Amino acid sequence: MKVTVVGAGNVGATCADVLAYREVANEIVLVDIKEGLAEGKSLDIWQKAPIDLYDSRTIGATNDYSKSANSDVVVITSGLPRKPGMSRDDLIGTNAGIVKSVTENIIKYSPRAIIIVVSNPLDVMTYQAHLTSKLPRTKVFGMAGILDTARYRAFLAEALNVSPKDIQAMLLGGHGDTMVPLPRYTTVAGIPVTELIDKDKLNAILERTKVGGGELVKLMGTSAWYAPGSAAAQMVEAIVKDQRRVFPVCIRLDGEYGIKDCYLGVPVILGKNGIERVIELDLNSEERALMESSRKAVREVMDVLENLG
Ligand SMILES: NC(=O)c1ccc[n+]([C@@H]2O[C@H](COP(=O)([O-])OP(=O)(O)OC[C@H]3O[C@@H](n4cnc5c(N)ncnc54)[C@H](O)[C@@H]3O)[C@@H](O)[C@H]2O)c1
Ligand SMILES: O=C(O)C[C@H](O)C(=O)O
Repeated sequence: MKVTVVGAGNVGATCADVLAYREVANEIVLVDIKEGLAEGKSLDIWQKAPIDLYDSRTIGATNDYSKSANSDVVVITSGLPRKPGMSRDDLIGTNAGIVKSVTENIIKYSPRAIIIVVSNPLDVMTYQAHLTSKLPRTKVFGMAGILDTARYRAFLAEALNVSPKDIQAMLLGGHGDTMVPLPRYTTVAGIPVTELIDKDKLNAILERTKVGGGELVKLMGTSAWYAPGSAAAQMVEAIVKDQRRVFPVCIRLDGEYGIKDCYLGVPVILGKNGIERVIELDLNSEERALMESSRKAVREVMDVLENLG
């Protein structure tokens, strides 16, 4: 199996490192526009192999997509991260052009690859990758839901003083402040979370989750990478190993949840063909209203992209 990660910055290099360490693919190619960066980081990851005991081969390339030829899965992390005071949507002007040119190169050399988009604004950059690649929605989709639910699960684990391994959760909607956490579908080893935590504490955790990315941007001056890189690698693993994992993933909705032509996070089954199935939950009226606000927010930015031409 061959996996390419475009963008050898914080998220891309972390993703490649996790893929190598977990031996998800035997060949992992890192591509970046910055001279020497991808070569250097892939060499560094390869030199860690004798210490951490893996044999996935990592290869770097400066803007040379021939090295990525015939990849099974490609992860796009290239693009600017936000700085304090910015929203993810503020990145659209620069990142749309980057994601477009990167997707053209990917498709040229790996026409059958499954593409996972990470660059922000996530939902709309996934749309951009679809517009450029013309791949069906089952083959081009975005990573955000695993990260957002991981934040929610981590906050809950801390509040309840239990292992994060035992927290299961689902979250819908766009990767922005209008994301839709679902306490109704949150359990601690099968126990409904609402039986273990009071309403006010749970609400505070939900609000913190919605702005979880911004919390890290404020702390670090740039956005997060360990959890995002691992989350993208987990999606690659589900595809490469045909695990049929159930994850929230950003996909174009074609009528599910009563929504059409909009990229939003929903639960899907991820396997060797990419998205094997979209799972439709029976939302209550409050959840449906939150989903509608999320749809509106993402649709506005999709319109901005369409007007960029
Ligand atoms: N979806 C999510 O949940 C999520 C999470 C974290 C970060 N992100 C997004 O991922 C992106 C990357 O974040 P980061 O922290 O790794 O940033 P970074 O600045 O560390 O890395 C980005 C890399 O992209 C490269 N690049 C720029 N233009 C390129 C091009 N045309 N071709 C190839 N490479 C190019 C840069 O040289 C840089 O090395 C940002 O847009 C960020 O907002 C998304
Ligand atoms: O917050 C950001 O800008 C990056 C990413 O979308 C995140 O949620 O960490």
